Amino acid sequence: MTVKKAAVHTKDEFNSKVKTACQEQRTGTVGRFKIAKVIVVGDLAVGKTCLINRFCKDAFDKNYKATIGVDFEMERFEVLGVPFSLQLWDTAGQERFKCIASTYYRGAQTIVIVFDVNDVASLGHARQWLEDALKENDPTNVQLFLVGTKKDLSSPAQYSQIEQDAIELAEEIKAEYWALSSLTGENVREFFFRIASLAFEANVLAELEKSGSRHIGDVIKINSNSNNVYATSKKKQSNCCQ
Ligand SMILES: Nc1nc2c(ncn2[C@@H]2O[C@H](COP(=O)(O)OP(=O)(O)OP(=O)(O)O)[C@@H](O)[C@H]2O)c(=O)[nH]1
Ligand SMILES: [Mg+2]
Repeated sequence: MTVKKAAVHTKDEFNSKVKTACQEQRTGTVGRFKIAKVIVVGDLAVGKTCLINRFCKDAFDKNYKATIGVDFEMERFEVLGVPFSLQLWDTAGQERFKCIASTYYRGAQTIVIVFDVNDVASLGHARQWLEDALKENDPTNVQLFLVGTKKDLSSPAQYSQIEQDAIELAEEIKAEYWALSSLTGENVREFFFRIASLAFEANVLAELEKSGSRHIGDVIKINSNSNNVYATSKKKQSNCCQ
């Protein structure tokens, strides 16, 4: 399958540490106030807004209305029983709005680079979009997706030609490749579920790492036998309380 072939994060399953942490409700801040920021970039009219609208509103508009600057949508999920939200930033592809849009790139956990599978030039520009988005983000900390839209408009023969190039690029930039259609809805839900799952997993793993040997959710007990703050600070002042 295309998706699998191009997937760099070839994972069918959640990381077992993540699964256990969710079962034991040890996901720390994830599930309480964790929101992952997703930015969607790419040439004008490739279908970024339609993609977000298909998923968030189950709507499709045939008429092109350029995004001016940015728009955003929040979408709430539940992953492995834990609430998790995505903040989806839809940016403008038009050159004249690019500089407003790029001010919103910072702090992205996921970068989605969109191209039109019927427009080779838009795939050619993907690298530039990525470069611009990475200027504002830590490249080691983001998940990348390369997404071909408007699959409904291409014949299988046309599609397989551009697919080769898209897969090659995806492998090179370490992105996961998806092809979909906002008109028919093909692969749209699956794609956003995938973003949510990978972002969630990365967040939980980061929480687990941050907590080190201590388990997230563990309570630190202070009791009368402990060498507690009160005793220690007193000790510093005088030797009378040992
Ligand atoms: N057939 C077909 N048309 C699509 C699809 N997705 C988008 N379109 C059409 O492509 C045009 C541009 O779509 P938008 O989603 O507005 O493009 P955009 O990338 O947001 O453009 P900017 O906001 O200017 O950057 C519109 O006329 C859409 O109806 C699709 O999957 N299939
Ligand atoms: Mg738009």
